[in-house]
Amino acid sequence: MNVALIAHDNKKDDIVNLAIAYQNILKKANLFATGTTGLRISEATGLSIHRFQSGPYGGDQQIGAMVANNEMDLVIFLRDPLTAQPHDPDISALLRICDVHNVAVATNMASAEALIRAMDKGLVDFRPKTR
Ligand SMILES: O=C(CO)COP(=O)(O)O
Repeated sequence: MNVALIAHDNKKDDIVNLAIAYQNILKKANLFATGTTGLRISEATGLSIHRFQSGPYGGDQQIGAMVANNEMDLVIFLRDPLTAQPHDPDISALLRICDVHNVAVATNMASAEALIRAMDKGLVDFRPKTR
């Protein structure tokens, strides 16, 4: 399973706590993250994470490219709904391309926990074998 982990600054502590709580599940996946999020999680957990650019510098688009290439199973994206982001078009584009390709996305802690537990049970299996 290929899993992307992304969080805006006000949600960084939440995604770190999520990764700590579920590291035994997450360590079985191939993990990808935007730059700062990946650094925070790897420092806190020791999980191995492929880090892309920071979000405002293109990291959301790099993860979107994996989605478009049929290379991503699950996107955990803890968005900050209360703070304007300079790269809002990139954020919208990532969520849009997940919808285009039917990739499971969680944008808050409740849905993130539900999808991580579902993944552990083998229920996040939507990626076409060929496309
Ligand atoms: O801005 C982001 C997502 O839109 C996240 O980027 P960082 O993980 O580099 O902070």
